[in-house]
Amino acid sequence: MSIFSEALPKSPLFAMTVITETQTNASDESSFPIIQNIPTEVVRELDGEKLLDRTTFFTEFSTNAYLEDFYTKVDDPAMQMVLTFLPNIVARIGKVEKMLDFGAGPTIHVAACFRETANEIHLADYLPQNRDELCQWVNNKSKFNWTVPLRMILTREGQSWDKLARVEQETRDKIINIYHCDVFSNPSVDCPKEIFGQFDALVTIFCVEYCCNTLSEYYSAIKNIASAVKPGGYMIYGGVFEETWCSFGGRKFTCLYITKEVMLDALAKAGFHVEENDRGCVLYEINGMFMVSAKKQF
Ligand SMILES: C[S@@+](CC[C@H](N)C(=O)[O-])C[C@H]1O[C@@H](n2cnc3c(N)ncnc32)[C@H](O)[C@@H]1O
Repeated sequence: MSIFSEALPKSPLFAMTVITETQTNASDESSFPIIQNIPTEVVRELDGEKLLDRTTFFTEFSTNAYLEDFYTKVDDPAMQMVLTFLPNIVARIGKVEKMLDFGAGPTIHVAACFRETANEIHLADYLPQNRDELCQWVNNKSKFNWTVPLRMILTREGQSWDKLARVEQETRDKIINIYHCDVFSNPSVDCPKEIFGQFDALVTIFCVEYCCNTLSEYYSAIKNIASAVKPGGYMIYGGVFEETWCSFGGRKFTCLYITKEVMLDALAKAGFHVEENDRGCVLYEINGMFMVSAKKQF
């Protein structure tokens, strides 16, 4: 089971060696950068099999299958990358007032990473079945067992696994609310007006490329997400470069093909830069997977 297609190399975690820190530059507003011979729209078929796209999310996105496939054993390299790098990025950013996990799905590992550094944790997802699962978890009624991912986080933090139960409770205590969000709307999050645009840190992982059908939609989605962040705040964005599909629960979904240049350009056009001398800014890239932390200009 993988968020990747078979085309990408699947290296084990210990093979992670490439770490890059980059300065972005905004390019010409009127065009996308360096797009030749790459798909600018989602690929809709794979070996004659129709890929599922966003129009089928409501019925085809199985919350339980997603959690089972990716967060039970956490053997997918993409999820391993997130759990490896996110605690580090959170430590680099330091204390924040409000953080938002945009497109959280049914997951709480991002929230758990921020439990000690954020005063307020806000969660948002597009699908009602995912928001229901988040509510269940907050109310201590979820059946899903988060032990493996949470142990990975504790390990990255250099803390004992004995703290597991405390991690869950501390995370719950910080969660303020769970909202509907949509990358195609502005405001993109149905939170109270006074807090939209006021998030100090926004995390969005494996979300945008799975919702967008074209690069034009991608650029506008990044802007819509970005507008939730306050000036001087951070956007922490994880995804996969140069990928055209992903699978889980026995189903294959479309994934918009993006390059590093496109991703950094979209961030720059939304006012975000990976600033060289800012400790909270970083770009990790490994085997086509990336996590970037970029700062919104004042
Ligand atoms: C692959 S899951 C990622 C979940 C989680 N962030 C993770 O890393 O496991 C993609 C998420 O995008 C959400 N999504 C789908 N369409 C969306 C839209 N138009 N706007 C925002 N999120 C959307 C889905 O509900 C789903 O939870």
